[in-house]
Amino acid sequence: MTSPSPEGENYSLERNNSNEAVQVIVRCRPLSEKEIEGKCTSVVKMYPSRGVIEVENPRARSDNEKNKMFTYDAVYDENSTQQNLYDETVRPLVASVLEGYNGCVFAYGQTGTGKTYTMEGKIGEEIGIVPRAFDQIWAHIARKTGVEFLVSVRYLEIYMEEIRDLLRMKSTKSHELREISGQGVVVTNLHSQTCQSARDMLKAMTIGNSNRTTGMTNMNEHSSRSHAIFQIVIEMAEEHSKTIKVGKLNLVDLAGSERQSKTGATGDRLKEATKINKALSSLGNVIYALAENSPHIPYRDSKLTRLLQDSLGGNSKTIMIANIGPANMNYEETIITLRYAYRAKSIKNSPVKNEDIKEGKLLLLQQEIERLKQLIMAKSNGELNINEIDEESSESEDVK
Ligand SMILES: Nc1ncnc2c1ncn2[C@@H]1O[C@H](COP(=O)(O)OP(=O)(O)OP(=O)(O)O)[C@@H](O)[C@H]1O
Repeated sequence: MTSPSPEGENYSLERNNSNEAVQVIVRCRPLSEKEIEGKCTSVVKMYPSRGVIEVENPRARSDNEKNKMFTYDAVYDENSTQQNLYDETVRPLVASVLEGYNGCVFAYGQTGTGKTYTMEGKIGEEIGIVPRAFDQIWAHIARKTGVEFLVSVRYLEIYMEEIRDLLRMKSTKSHELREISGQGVVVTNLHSQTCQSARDMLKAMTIGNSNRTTGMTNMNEHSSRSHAIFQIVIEMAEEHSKTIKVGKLNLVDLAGSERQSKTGATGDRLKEATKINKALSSLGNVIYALAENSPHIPYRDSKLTRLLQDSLGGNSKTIMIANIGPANMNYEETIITLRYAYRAKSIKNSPVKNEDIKEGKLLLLQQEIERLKQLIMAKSNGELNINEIDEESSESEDVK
């Protein structure tokens, strides 16, 4: 590849380590076998030490049109490992969640560029961000003494603008979005699974994934046709303390943006693609409005943007991972993704530690244990019938 032309589109930003800016990283996957067989060439060159990407325009008519350069918080090339990406970018965010912050990692990109690979990965050394976060959380819990933890997970997908509970597919309950003061936008009737280990979380992830809507397109054999959000809630109470800290982590694998002409979508696939693209363009509009400091941010235009409201411009530390492919045939899509991601870079969030939330589930459980202890003591002193304990004690797993 030639060196960048000075007239090329040179986007550049200082590496911004402020807690408040959305951190944007770009990852490029290797050429796929299909692309190699189809004699595609790579038009992407990355300079990880500088966070720079250079993209060569395969249809450039003059030197001026030849290369475009972009700078991000970090870039990961085809040789990057899941471990490096996690340790350098996501590990610090999960550490903040364990201190009581909200965190969000979301993967964006054209279909077939590696969003699911990055978030979920493959069993073994190639496990992705989500299972690595499980390990980090439980390693922290094992080390920490004098603190009680209550960890629960929820897993949902937005398919054709409908919310589905991936952990309770048979449930007939409807899932609405409600804005609750101090909690942001929450989904009603979503099953919340309490977990005791990384293994429990992995089990929930696996069950949810098997329920996720996927399909085959020209671009990807196992294309995710929905936006999936895996939510981890960690409640932490120091011994003898009435206060509680709550960290929430949203791990989001978006459905891929796609062009009908390339994916060959017809029928149901086309209907899905239309909805997917609509939600992604709402996300783009929100990012654009935030980047422009617009007085109106159109969060209400889609369920996806309402659910990501806190993550974009709100109370959260957020990492956006823009996935791209290196092939010349995807040049236009790659540039669209890079511009989208570049805009997200100027979004400012205002994360605050979620402390002193006295209604935390963990605190309620502690109070419940205390109450039951007293009832049992009363019973052993002959003051109470044991049936009264059952009547008074109730705990629902559904989050209202
Ligand atoms: N960094 C990478 N290294 C090796 N293989 C990769 C990498 N990224 C993606 N792949 C492979 O590329 C293919 C497509 O990846 P993946 O399914 O994750 O794409 P996607 O962006 O989630 O697609 P969609 O939007 O259609 O769901 C998979 O076979 C995956 O294993």
